[in-house]
Amino acid sequence: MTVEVKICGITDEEAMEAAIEAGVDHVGLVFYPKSPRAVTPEQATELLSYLERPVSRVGLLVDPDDALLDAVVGGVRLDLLQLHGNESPERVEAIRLEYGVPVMKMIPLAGPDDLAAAEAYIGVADRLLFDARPPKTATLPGGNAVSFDWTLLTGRRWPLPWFLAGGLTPANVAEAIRVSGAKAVDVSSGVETAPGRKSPELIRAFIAAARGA
Ligand SMILES: O=C(O)c1ccccc1N[C@@H]1O[C@H](COP(=O)(O)O)[C@@H](O)[C@H]1O
Repeated sequence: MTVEVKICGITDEEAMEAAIEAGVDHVGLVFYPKSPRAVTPEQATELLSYLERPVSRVGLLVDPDDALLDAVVGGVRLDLLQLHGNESPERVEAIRLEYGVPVMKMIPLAGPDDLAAAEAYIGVADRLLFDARPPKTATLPGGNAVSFDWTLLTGRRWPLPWFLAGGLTPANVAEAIRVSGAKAVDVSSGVETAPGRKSPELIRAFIAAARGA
């Protein structure tokens, strides 16, 4: 089984090229100003110009208003919108219909009860992404290098594709895939040397580890 890999929060050409050469499937650009990985639509377009082969281009937004969506979707050619805030099922459906771009909804997981929340997005989102619930002290809703109990997902079947995210690293991604059954994984902090500074070496190691799982 080949596991899809997404490298999120790319901010420089070197990281983009390392990801492409290592065989990445999805590249993520963060359009959330509070993130150390934030890019503008213009910066994103420049980064995406370094793609030497077709890969899926994912734009990450957090509770975006229409003005931000207009700027991002109008300014950058994207294949998937990752909604990483508290967007309701109604809002997810409205964004999907209005902007005509497939949508992936993040579901924060801390315990079994959180899984029920995911069901409300079946039929309105194209994909789900399971991430750890952010710590109370966190300033970001994701990208916190925090993982959750992967057994929450063990044996669960979903009628739509889903990503596993949260605290993944080259060292733990194979085990995370084995336990959760994930067919797609997403990483940001785990391939960085500091918040927002991607490491080409860690990107290569992560992709190799996920592929070998
Ligand atoms: O990466 C960010 O800066 C970010 C900001 C706001 C929301 C989500 C963000 N990242 C996403 O969070 C998860 C987990 O990241 P990590 O690997 O634990 O750092 C992942 O889906 C990122 O795309």
